[in-house]
Amino acid sequence: MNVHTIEGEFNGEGLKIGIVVARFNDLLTNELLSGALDCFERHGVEKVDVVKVPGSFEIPLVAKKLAESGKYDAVLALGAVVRGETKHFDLVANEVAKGVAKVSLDSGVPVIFGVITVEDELQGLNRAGIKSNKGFEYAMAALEMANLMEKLK
Ligand SMILES: O=c1[nH]c(NC[C@H](O)[C@H](O)[C@H](O)CO)c([N+](=O)[O-])c(=O)[nH]1
Repeated sequence: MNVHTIEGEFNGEGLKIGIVVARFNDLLTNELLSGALDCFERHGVEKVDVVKVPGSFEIPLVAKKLAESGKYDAVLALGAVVRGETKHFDLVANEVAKGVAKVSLDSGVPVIFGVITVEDELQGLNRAGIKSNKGFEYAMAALEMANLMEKLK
């Protein structure tokens, strides 16, 4: 049986990436952004546009604008939703996830869901640099998906 596996590399050369990052919880989101930019730099990406929005709830609208512009090979959505005392934690988290997925499917451009949803700030810090930087990991997903979409054309 001949099995042909297709997967994306992590080559950033020639790619144009758009990042939408929420300012809410920017102690965490700035670290996610820094990890993502480090990843893109180390994989040869030359052009990254960063758009800042007030909070994660605003991410899908801007992700849609970037994806539909035709200027980007992938869009990375970065945010941090902290339950803490947030009554509408689930609302914000769910709407952002649904919105980002819809933008990706409607536009055909990979939109990576890089919004950490955590119980408290410490959990957030652990994912934004103390134990690992999820921003770097999400950026790797953006590279892989951009390369994969090129192969599937
Ligand atoms: O990105 C976040 N936005 C949050 N709220 C703001 C929201 O994203 C919108 O910016 C706001 O509702 C205005 O539309 C959060 N909390 O409410 O806790 C949160 O934890 N993270």
